[in-house]
Amino acid sequence: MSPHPQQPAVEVSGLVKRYGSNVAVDGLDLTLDRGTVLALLGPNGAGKTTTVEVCEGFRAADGGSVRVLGLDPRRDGDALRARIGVMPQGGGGYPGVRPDELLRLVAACAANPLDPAWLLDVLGLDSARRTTYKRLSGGQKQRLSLACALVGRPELVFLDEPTAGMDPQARRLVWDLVGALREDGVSVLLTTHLMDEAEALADHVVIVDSGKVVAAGTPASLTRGTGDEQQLRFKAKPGLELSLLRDALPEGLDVRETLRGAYLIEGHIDPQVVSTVTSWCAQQGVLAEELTVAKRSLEDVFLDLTGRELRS
Ligand SMILES: Nc1ncnc2c1ncn2[C@@H]1O[C@H](COP(=O)(O)OP(=O)(O)OP(=O)(O)O)[C@@H](O)[C@H]1O
Repeated sequence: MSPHPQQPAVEVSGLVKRYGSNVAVDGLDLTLDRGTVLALLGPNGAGKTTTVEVCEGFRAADGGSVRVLGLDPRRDGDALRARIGVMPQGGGGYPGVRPDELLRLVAACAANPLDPAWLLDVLGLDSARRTTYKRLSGGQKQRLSLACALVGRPELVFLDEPTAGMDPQARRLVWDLVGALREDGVSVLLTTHLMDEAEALADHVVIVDSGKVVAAGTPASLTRGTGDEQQLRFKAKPGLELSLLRDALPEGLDVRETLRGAYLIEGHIDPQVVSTVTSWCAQQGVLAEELTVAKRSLEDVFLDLTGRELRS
């Protein structure tokens, strides 16, 4: 039990981190409340891993303040390491080690570890427990890395792209595990490029770009956006002439073909709009397939905020 349960699990204020002249993190603020899950989203190179590594105590900040479980991750690193779990990006095992050896080694450093054999079984690694690290699949390496992060019963876990390279079954397993950690009161800070992962797991989302926070809030508050804005999507043959549809619809709706044969109408979508669209399609002799009406997704919000161009 923490002596200061009211303190956030992680509190970052005005964090600055430079690599030479490159400002990787540029005055970033975030707060992870105890027993909650925070997802850090951002394009490649936005500064997510750097932020997480500063919180873990692996990198020194150039400015700002960072408190993790009420401690300074650089000064109080030894005390902190016993209480946190870290799943770094890209695994981290050495080539000849076997999963059961590595996990038992990590467990031996913890005061009250979970049973390594049980954890390997839960993570579907039982049959691979004697396989050398270099022969594990990418998804198995990821699961082993997660096991190492969890075996010490941490109060707080940092998961850097935890499901990268995993198949859908393994991804579901990790999602269930993160849900179970949260139920147990564990705090989780994760980075991800998967918007559905953030929507499914996170209580709070922080979107960063060029080292700065560009939006933060619950997934629902971020997607609620501009009031009653919704999206009507349908699929039909590519290249429909949309000008007549625009004329038939009320003003203020954005109508476009986003990808070949994928149509999007954004704005205030009411039953009359749906009726107009389906009637127009019927007049054109086309079937509107997969017609859906939904609010904007977190991915739409993300792309609006961070742009659609590729990052280097
Ligand atoms: N060790 C390092 N030395 C020099 N520059 C670095 C180092 N690590 C990261 N950077 C640079 O800092 C910036 C932020 O990188 P960081 O890895 O934190 O971003 P990220 O958001 O985690 O990206 P990704 O989604 O690709 O993992 C990038 O411009 C990157 O090239």
